Amino acid sequence: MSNKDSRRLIAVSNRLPIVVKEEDGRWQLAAGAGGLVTALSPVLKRHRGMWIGWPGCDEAAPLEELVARFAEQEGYRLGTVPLSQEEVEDYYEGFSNMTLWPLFHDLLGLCQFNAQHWRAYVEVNRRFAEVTAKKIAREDLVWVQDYQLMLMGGRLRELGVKNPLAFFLHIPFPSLDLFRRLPWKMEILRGLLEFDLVGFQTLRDRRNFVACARELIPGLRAEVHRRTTVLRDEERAVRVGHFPISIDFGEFNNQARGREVADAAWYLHEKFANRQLLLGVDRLDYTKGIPERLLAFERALELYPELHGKLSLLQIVVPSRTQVPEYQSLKEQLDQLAGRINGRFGEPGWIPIHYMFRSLDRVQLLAHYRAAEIALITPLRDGMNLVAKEYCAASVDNNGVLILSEFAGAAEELGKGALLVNPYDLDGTAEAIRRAYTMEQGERQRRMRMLRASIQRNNVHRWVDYFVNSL
Ligand SMILES: Nc1ncnc2c1ncn2[C@@H]1O[C@H](COP(=O)(O)OP(=O)(O)O[C@H]2O[C@H](CO)[C@@H](O)[C@H](O)[C@H]2O)[C@@H](O)[C@H]1O
Ligand SMILES: O=P(O)(O)OC[C@H](O)CO
Repeated sequence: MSNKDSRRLIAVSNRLPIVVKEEDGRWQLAAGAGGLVTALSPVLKRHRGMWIGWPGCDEAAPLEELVARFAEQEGYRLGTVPLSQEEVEDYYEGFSNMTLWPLFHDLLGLCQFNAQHWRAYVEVNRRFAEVTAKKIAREDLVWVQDYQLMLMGGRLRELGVKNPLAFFLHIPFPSLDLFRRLPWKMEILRGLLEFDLVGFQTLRDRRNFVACARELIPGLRAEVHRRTTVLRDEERAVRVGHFPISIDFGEFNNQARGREVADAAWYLHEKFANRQLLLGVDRLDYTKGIPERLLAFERALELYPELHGKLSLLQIVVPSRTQVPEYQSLKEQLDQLAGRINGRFGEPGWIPIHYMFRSLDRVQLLAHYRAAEIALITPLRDGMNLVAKEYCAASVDNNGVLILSEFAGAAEELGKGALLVNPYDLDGTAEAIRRAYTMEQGERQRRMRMLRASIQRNNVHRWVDYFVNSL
């Protein structure tokens, strides 16, 4: 978005980019972490924008006062959409995370199709639209984020909003074969087609969406251009594109080179002296393929005894969606798997799998990235996967090897430098682990330089500019 462009940007997402907490009897509100906040905050500041979403905090918090303080501190405003406990259960945990999330990640067997959840989804999308419609001015650009809010475009149009409306999906868009199982597919499709620009992570997602729209909506014509496909009927034209999200490469790279991270990485090296470190970092989510990863590591230990005592897997898992039953049982499954594999292969002085169930601060996260000789990132399906990009940005000595699932969106861009694997293929993944372990320095450096150059070029600021300019 150019500086000359004076239009305001209004970002809308399910969760606001904030953390509200009570410390020593005082309520505090801080800007949240994460790629989207880093990417959008400068644009929102520059253009006096606003971020609208669910504050996700205790009802006792003095929200109005905190929000006013946030605007003074951060230079852009927040609009809040409070949700009741029932709405959190039905719209967020229910339809968003028990229907759309598994379906869009190709895991039909985990989907619940529940009409009450759907009604809550419709209702909450309507409320987000009402709040947004009240807060925007005629020239503002409205940019809605992700699968929780796919109906917002339609609801905004019903309210008479004429502003340019854009939508970006952070997760994959499924194939026609899967999408057609959704009882409310037509409502979702029509909702998405009310935006002026619909963005996906990869070309594959864009093609899936275009195929669904053309098959399920009679009379829709598609014109394929270099950057976007235009879907058109008698009344409307909607631009559909793919815009792979990225990270702030400069920030990760600079921080990873800093003293604090270097010291913490050295300390980790000492702890794992004389062995290589294989690293996994994920939210606790069944789409991330963590059990399959542990099994592939076990297979590597079975097939290649020369790895015993020479390689440890450090798996860091950050708790997520703890109220959804599938997430609770996944935690138990991981505890058991790690225990079983360690019991089977462990020796005095060597623990094959180290497993941490917590969030790391930025310095510790970067230190782990920097210290690990290999990253093992094997989602069963992932919109993009920012961990893969963060690992490369923090691999400042060009020493790391990235093993990446072919089903992560990131594989489209990073496929040449990474070792691509099918996470369901345990033997294949085990072979990639052995190959990474034995990879000579020259090849490591060549591959990592290529990866870093690509992420540096296609950083998150370029992502925002490219998307907003396409609107
Ligand atoms: N233990 C830990 N401690 C601290 N931080 C940790 C952590 N584990 C993970 N993180 C952080 O959490 C973020 C996870 O981002 P991902 O892209 O990997 O997945 P996520 O599914 O959350 O995002 C969704 O949005 C993004 C952005 O569009 C898409 O890449 C993705 O496919 C989609 O599912 C990373 O920035 C990572 O650093
Ligand atoms: O905790 P959630 O459900 O808001 O998930 C956030 C993740 O980044 C997935 O988009």
